[in-house]
Amino acid sequence: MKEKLLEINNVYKTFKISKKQQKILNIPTANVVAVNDVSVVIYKGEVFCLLGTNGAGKTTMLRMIASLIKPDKGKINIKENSEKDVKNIGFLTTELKLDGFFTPNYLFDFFGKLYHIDSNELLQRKKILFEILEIDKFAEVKLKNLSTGMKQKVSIAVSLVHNPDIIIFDEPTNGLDIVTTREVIKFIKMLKEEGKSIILSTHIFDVVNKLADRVGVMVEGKMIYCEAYEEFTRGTNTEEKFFKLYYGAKGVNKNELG
Ligand SMILES: Nc1ncnc2c1ncn2[C@@H]1O[C@H](COP(=O)(O)OP(=O)(O)OP(=O)(O)O)[C@@H](O)[C@H]1O
Repeated sequence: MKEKLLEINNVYKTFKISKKQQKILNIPTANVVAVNDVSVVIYKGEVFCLLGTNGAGKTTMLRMIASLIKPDKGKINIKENSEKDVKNIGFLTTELKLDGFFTPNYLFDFFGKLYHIDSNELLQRKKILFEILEIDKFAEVKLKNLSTGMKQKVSIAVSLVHNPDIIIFDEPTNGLDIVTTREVIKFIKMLKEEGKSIILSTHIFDVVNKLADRVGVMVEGKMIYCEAYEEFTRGTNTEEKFFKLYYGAKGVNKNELG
């Protein structure tokens, strides 16, 4: 029997936008519905992949799970000791813009101190993460002089400074080359083997194929599908199944697509 980690019940999130933004986006209302009545259960120790196109609502969903923003309606229950909740979550987001002036070494220590991690433990943690992610050779190089892949790996290390059990990765392989993508995927697999629970968003089919235990598909704020990876790909493959679900939800006839 799988143990529940998170229970998300009928969650909604709407953003208000300015008249100017409304004009730019060419939408008739000042309210953007980012997440629309999503209910889902996420289990301990699994890699849950949120798959969807730009603007589907993935980041908003992840930010609500990480308690960074509140849903307008609905509930997100974490089945953990509530005092530990926030500290127990590691969140990697493209919005985490690490200052280019600082070195990986400095940033890791800075975030470690924010979490009140004991200095010996912090040193140990840094040694392990920097070694696995191969940051160690670049530990004293300013971020602005590092490659995109290395910056992403530093962001990953920083998001895991406090050794959280629940790890949320928003588009972890976005903009990375094939080698770094492979390394990051391998690293996420290792975290899973350590027993961590991982929730990640992506629009890259290969990431789903390599990592997903379960797949949730989001289209226009709705979670239109949520099943085990084996079920998702039964008799088909990730790409085909995604487009079938996507165009089905959009009400587009496949024959119209050419
Ligand atoms: N702070 C905000 N203010 C206004 N609108 C927002 C805000 N955050 C998100 N949105 C809108 O909500 C919708 C969902 O956005 P979200 O970033 O959650 O999607 P996403 O699936 O993560 O897409 P992407 O892959 O592009 O990041 C989009 O229409 C987006 O423009």
